[in-house]
Amino acid sequence: MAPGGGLINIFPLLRHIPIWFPGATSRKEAEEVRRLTEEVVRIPTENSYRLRKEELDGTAVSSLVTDFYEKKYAGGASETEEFMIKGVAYTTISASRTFFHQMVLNPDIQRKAQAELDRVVGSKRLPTLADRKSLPYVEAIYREVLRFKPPIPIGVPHSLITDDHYKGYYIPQGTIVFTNIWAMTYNEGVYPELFTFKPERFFDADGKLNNDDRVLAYGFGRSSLLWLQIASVLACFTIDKVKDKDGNNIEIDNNYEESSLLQNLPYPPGPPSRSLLFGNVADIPKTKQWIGFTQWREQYGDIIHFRVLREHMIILNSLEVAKDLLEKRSNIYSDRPGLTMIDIMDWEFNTGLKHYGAQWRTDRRVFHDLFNPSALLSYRPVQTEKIRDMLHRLLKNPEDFVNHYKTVNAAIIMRLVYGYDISPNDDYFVRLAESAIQKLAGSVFLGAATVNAFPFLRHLPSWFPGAGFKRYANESKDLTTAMREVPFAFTEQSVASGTALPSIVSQLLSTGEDHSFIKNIAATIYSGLSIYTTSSAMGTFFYAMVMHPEVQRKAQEEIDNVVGIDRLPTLDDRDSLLYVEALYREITRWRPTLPLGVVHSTTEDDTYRGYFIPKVWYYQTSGATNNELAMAHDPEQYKDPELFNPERHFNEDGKLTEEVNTFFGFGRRICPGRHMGSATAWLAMASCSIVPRSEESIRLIIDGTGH
Ligand code: HEM
Repeated sequence: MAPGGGLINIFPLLRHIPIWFPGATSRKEAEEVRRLTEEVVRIPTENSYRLRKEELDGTAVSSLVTDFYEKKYAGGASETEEFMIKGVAYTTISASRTFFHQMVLNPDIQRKAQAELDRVVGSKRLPTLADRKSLPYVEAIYREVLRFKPPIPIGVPHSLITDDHYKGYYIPQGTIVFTNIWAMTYNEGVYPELFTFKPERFFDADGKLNNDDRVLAYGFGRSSLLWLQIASVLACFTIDKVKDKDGNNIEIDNNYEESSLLQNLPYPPGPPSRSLLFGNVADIPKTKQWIGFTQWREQYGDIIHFRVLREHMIILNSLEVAKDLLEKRSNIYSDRPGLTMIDIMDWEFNTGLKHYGAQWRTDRRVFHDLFNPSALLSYRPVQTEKIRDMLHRLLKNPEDFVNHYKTVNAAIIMRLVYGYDISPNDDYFVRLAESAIQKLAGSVFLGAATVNAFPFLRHLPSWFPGAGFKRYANESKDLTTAMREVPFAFTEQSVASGTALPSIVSQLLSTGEDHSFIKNIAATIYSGLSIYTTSSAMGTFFYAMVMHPEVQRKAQEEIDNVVGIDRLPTLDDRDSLLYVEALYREITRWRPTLPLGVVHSTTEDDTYRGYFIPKVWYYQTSGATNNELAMAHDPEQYKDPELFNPERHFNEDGKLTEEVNTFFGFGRRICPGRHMGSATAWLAMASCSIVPRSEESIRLIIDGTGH
């Protein structure tokens, strides 16, 4: 469906252009798809054929596929047979799903069919195709399954081999003809009560099966395979609702009932899928995706869908959509895609990557206890001390300012979490976390994406050709283990020797918490978003202040007026420093730290504004990522969004506007460290004075502790 792909369909001559010819992209693409499609079919089937032939381990059993391949290799199978063997598999699976679902919902119909089977076939043998004519009610169920949800609703296209006329219209040779099977099955004149599953509709008034053979078209032929499957299952089993652990029926999920119909709704708008296997991989901007996705808003709107390999991605490009889905429907939008690569790299301990479930809830409760606004009061002395250390180092060695603002957050976190004071340069623990995080961030190469899409590949041995992802994961595992274990061991030993500084780990140890749980929580804070997000906001602050000295001067004037010149601001001053607050908000709006937020994943099918949003389905994940940049730079919300302008956060009467914060995410996954992150970033910003190198002046404040 690439632009070039359309041309080739219209001008088939183009297929003879060599692949290297300029502009022959769709040929290349088609060649690639052809090769891959062929392999997807060839490798498993050949393998099963080989096993059968050579009887290597006796695991292959005779099947339609092996029989077909035996015939093909003997040179006796036609193209039509090949097409059918692949088509039958899909259509039969789709129709079987409808059958099972309808049997659960309609126990009376099921009982009636079983009574017929008992009467005609008896209980001593299974039904066979020879019984088909004697089992009219089972036949009617089979027809109704195909009517109710035709496996191929738009039929298989036909092509006209000569010119034709029909009802006074001219239809030229070569016309492609689609049969809208859905319109036929959902024709109220022919089938009253369209949406009711009703096998009785196929009987005459005198109780005989009618001659309605429309179902031949609906069912892709008279499928004996599907009929036999229906009859055999009904003869052996009663299909019922699943029971919970107390033996009560779990009511059937209405979403499933809907989903079979919902799936006919379109996905939200987005770039057309370029390739059957790769989806839109080629369309995704290679760098700074958030900028590309924000530009796509003009073309596709504020909710965009595309596909990466087998994964559906939805980009939420406006505050309204993010709130509608991630907050108002947070019960189904709060999962994370469980990527296999994360699992085999041992990163699944991290709260931010965990599935939405009991374990994640327990973690969040602990985060709430540790980082709610009143708990934070006890962390203020450490925050203040470490920020003042940073100021001191900035004064002594301003050239190295990047290192200073980066390490201040690590210094705060390591002291609060483990009671450990890092060394200002190249600290071992900080380096350890950085290396582990780099490995995590680097796990986006093709091999890793492939194992995420096809998780069974995780079982390949690491020496296997192409299993580079496995070797990468093993290296990463060592770092992840060290990151969880080494700092924890430091605190454990300090507690044992009586030298421990108060910390989150020592506090949890004293309450008898499970050690593995403590390591997980501590490493989540130490390795995660806490350090790097705050540092990144600080980097934006330094940059903005050098670029906008007038803003800096205004903030300093406010500090001088409110705090005075003989002490540094503290967090207690925050409510009185309105301009500094507006400056902080503008930093977070202007260059959001995580411009694409963190991906959420759906646990149910959903519809929104007439579009279909699929639930996580086998290896397919529906990721909804909130494009913070698009929200923070929405021209309807912020005039001249690219402009750095703290004044925009004031009302006309000089009061701060109501805060619109997209910086910390949404819904049940919202950042649990937001109060802490905001306090550290604000205090660091309020304490610094950044002067362009061309200006000689420097402001020096010495506080009571000599800093
Ligand atoms: C300025 C600093 C920070 C920023 C900008 C930030 C931003 C974010 C964002 C955007 C998310 C994803 C929310 C979502 O999925 O919708 C998040 C999640 C998270 N953050 Fe923060 N964060 C900051 C500081 C912190 C701190 C200081 C901590 C720890 C004390 C922390 C711990 C976490 C955790 C554990 C999660 C995962 C939550 C979950 O999946 O349930 N963050 N953060």
